Amino acid sequence: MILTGPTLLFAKIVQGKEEGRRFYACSACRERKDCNFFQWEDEKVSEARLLAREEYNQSRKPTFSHADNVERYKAFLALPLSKRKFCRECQQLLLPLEWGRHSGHQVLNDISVAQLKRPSQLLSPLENKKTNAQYLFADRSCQFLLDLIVAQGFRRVLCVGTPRLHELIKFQASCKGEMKSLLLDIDFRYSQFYTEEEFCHYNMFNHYFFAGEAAYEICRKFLQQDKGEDVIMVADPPFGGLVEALAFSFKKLIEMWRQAEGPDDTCKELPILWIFPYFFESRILEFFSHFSMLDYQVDYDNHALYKHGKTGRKQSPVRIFTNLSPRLIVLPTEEGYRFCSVCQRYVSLDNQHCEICNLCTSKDGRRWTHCFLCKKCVKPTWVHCSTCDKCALPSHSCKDTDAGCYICGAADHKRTTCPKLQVAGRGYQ
Ligand SMILES: C[S@@+](CC[C@H](N)C(=O)[O-])C[C@H]1O[C@@H](n2cnc3c(N)ncnc32)[C@H](O)[C@@H]1O
Ligand SMILES: [Zn+2]
Ligand SMILES: [Zn+2]
Ligand SMILES: [Zn+2]
Ligand SMILES: [Zn+2]
Ligand SMILES: [Zn+2]
Repeated sequence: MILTGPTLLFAKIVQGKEEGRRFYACSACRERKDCNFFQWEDEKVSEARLLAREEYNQSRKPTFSHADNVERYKAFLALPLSKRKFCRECQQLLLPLEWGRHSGHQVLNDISVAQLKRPSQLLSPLENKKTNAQYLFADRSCQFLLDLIVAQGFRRVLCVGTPRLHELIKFQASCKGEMKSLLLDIDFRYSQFYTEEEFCHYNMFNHYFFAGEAAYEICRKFLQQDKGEDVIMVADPPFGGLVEALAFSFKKLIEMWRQAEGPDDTCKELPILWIFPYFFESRILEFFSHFSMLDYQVDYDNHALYKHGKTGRKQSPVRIFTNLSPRLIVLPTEEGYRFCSVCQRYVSLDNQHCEICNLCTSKDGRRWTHCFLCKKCVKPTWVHCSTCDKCALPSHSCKDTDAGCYICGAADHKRTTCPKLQVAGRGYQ
């Protein structure tokens, strides 16, 4: 057991086939410097190594427990403004007795109640690309999500890796006492701002609750309250995340919710908004075949590339996958969406309805064109190549495996971004 809960069993896939020895690695950390856990599947581990591993784990455990942090928060709130300090280096609220230990550190003073209510702005985003990739919603996208949730009549939101949505709900909707939110996230810093009823330290790659049974029960009760009615789950996982591992955890959360349902309701499913890049569509549909991808482009504050297209920058590739009926989800016309009466859903303005495919076919918001030879719509920059017998970028090298993906053969991505570069099996330690 390591700090992020049980490990996953990985295998290297080369050209669609499993190759070499399988190994256990951390489910949350994709880089060795973040977590040094590595073990071959068939390896015997010495006592000394087990001890060293235990020592390493202890050294990385947070100083305060969640319960400590709840008490500390109360004490912090009781302080006058002039004594409320936050250490930026340690990412920690400071009580007066601790100031000495942080002398020389960069410290923020006069932390207001408003700042405490927006921890995602106080904490610096963890930007380690592969592990945390804490890309925070731009206000416009966050408000869109909340408006959508309110319009659909939900009253409880399970926020999985969406701290900014969680805080917006608490900030806006809860003043009227009409909306509750529970945050599940691996970022333990949030335990400084929320009680155990509001935040569970959770790993969404292996459905692991760090605080054990008690936290599991909090989540179960939250999902099952009012017979599981009026609750929705919103997840925004790091994009380097393994789709299969995420689907496994989301299915566990669905099961947790389903236990509240009577026998007649077995076909009903926990409503979900899963936020993820459009090029993972086929991968997500492998696990949730009834999900639809919405055209809405989710924008982030701290991601230069994933910002709204209308400003001339690159358009965000991030979309919402959902089991709600797309027909009912109104996308804002002022941001460039329209309703397609044939498809019965809102689409990007440039996503033209193709008469031959009988669909609004664009995935990336640009206007796609129909290729009669491929019998489908393709990206506007692609042309049909008679050598390859398919559409591709004009600059592609014909029949050259380097041009496409070495793993699955697809032409639209390289090996490093292949959605199939994934877990081959799952094991627990
Ligand atoms: C792409 S960000 C999404 C943040 C969201 N856009 C927001 O503004 O609220 C990913 C989030 O998932 C969390 N996260 C990363 N790895 C995780 C894991 N293994 N289990 C649970 N949460 C994780 C990060 O701490 C971060 O809050
Ligand atoms: Zn400090
Ligand atoms: Zn259409
Ligand atoms: Zn078409
Ligand atoms: Zn073609
Ligand atoms: Zn070609």
